[in-house]
Amino acid sequence: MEIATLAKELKANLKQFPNFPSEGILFEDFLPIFTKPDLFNKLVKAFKLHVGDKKVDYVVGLESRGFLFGPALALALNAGFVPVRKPGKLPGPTYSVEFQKEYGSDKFEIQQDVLPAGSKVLVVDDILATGGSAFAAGELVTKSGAEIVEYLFVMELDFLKGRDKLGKPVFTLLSGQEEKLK
Ligand SMILES: O=P(O)(O)OC[C@H]1O[C@H](OP(=O)(O)OP(=O)(O)O)[C@H](O)[C@@H]1O
Ligand SMILES: Nc1ncnc2[nH]cnc12
Ligand SMILES: [Mg+2]
Repeated sequence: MEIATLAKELKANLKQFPNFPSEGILFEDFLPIFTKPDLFNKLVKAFKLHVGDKKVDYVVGLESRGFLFGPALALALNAGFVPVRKPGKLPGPTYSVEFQKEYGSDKFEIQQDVLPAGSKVLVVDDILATGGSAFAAGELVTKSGAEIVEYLFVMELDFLKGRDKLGKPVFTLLSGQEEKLK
């Protein structure tokens, strides 16, 4: 099956919630995908088709929603999985970075010495909104000495132009919001 066919079926299973978690935000809920193994399989398959034979050593997933499919994709690609976590969760020495996102500010951390220098990394998350989260995760990967091959997202909020921040190839599986909620 082609990526476009898989994407169409996945998109039909998303839910939208206006004004969540705050006024003016149209929240895209992708959790329904995980309630059906058939859809979950299609999600992983579509990303795997996109990655093709690019060399990937690690999938780096962003807490929390990047943890829902990052490890499954890593297994499918025969790559390792490395988490980027919210502050105070990872033991041992970490790199950390503060950032702004669509609805607030936050901090991310990665364990030092977990990504070998020069290793090839995919950064994955559910939504690319302002790009604040993904850019911060990318900084942590770069600080570790690893190399970002590409950023992968399930959906992108086009009107926020997050991809312009990232400076590396960006792939989003599903078309997203063209404009802000009115
Ligand atoms: O592009 P940005 O503006 O940075 O926004 C995108 C991020 O916001 C959401 O995570 P959030 O931190 O809200 O919560 P989560 O723990 O449910 O993933 C989403 O899962 C992305 O990680
Ligand atoms: N509109 C949105 N829907 C779901 N997750 C998000 N993360 C940031 N913006 C979001
Ligand atoms: Mg998130």
